[in-house]
Amino acid sequence: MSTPSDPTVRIEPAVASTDTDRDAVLVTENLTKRFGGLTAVDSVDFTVDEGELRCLIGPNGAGKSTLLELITGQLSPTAGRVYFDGIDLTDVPSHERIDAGLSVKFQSPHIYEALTVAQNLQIPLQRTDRDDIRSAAHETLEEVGLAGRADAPAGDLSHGQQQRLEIGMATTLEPTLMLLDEPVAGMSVEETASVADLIRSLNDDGMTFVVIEHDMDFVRKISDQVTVLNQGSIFRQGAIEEIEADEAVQRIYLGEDA
Ligand SMILES: Nc1ncnc2c1ncn2[C@@H]1O[C@H](COP(=O)(O)OP(=O)(O)OP(=O)(O)O)[C@@H](O)[C@H]1O
Repeated sequence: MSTPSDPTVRIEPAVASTDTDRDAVLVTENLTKRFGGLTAVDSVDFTVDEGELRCLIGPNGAGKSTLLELITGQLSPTAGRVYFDGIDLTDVPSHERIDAGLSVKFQSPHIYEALTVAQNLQIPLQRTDRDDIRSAAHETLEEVGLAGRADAPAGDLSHGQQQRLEIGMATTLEPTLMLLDEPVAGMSVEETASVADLIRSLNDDGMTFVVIEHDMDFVRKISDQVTVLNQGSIFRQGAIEEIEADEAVQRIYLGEDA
C-alpha cells in the first residue's frame, strides 16, 4: 500500500473488509448505483488481486464505466463499499484515492496540448516527493516510447502517442492499481499493439491493472482473466478462452437474454 504523500491526507478509519483476501488490492462489496429507476451497477462483488491484469468487458450500457467511477470516487454508490488494500475508501474523495495508490486514465486524453510532452509528465511528478523531476520525466518517456518527442507540444502527438503519454503520466505516481477506460478506442492496429506492449510491460514490472475494453483482439493480447458485466451485474468471470467460447456471453452481446 502506498503511503499518502500529502501529510494532510487522512484515510481513516481503516476498516478491513471481512471478504478481503490477503492479496486482494481491490474489493467491492454489494456495490450498487441507481440513477432514478435505473440500476446501472447492481450489487457487484468484484475482487482484483495484486499483480493481476483484469479486463472488464460487456455490452454497451452494461455498467462498466459506472463501476469504474464508483471505484475512483467520481460517483458515490447508492449502496455497498469499496476497499483498496483492505482500507474502506467508500467515503474518501477521489483525489485522496490517487494519493492512496489508485490511478485512472479515462477514455479521452486529459493532457495539456500547449505544453511539451516532458512538461506534461512533470505535472503529476510535482505531486510526488521526487526531487529529480526532470530525470524522472525522461525515464518515463523512455518507458512509454516517447523519448524522441520530449520537446514536442503534446498537441502534435498522434492519438496513440497521446494515450501512451497519459498512461505515462499516471505511472509517474507509481500506483498500486491502474484503471484504464477503453485505452485503445480509435487507435490504428500499430498504435493498439504499442499500447498493449506498454501495459504488459508495466504489468510484468508489478503494476496491477483493471482495463475496460471492447476490442477483443486487444483483450486477448493483454489479459488472461476477464470479468463480463451485463445489466449492472457480474455475468461471468474466467479465462479469456472460456469466456469467448461461452454461448451465453455471445448471446448477451447480441442483445438476447441469456
Ligand atoms: N449519469 C447518469 N445518469 C443516468 N443514467 C446513467 C448515467 N451514467 C450512466 N447511466 C446509465 O447507466 C447504464 C450503464 O452505463 P455505463 O456507461 O456505465 O455502461 P458501459 O458498460 O460503460 O457502456 P459503454 O460500453 O457503452 O460505455 C446505462 O444505461 C447508462 O445510460
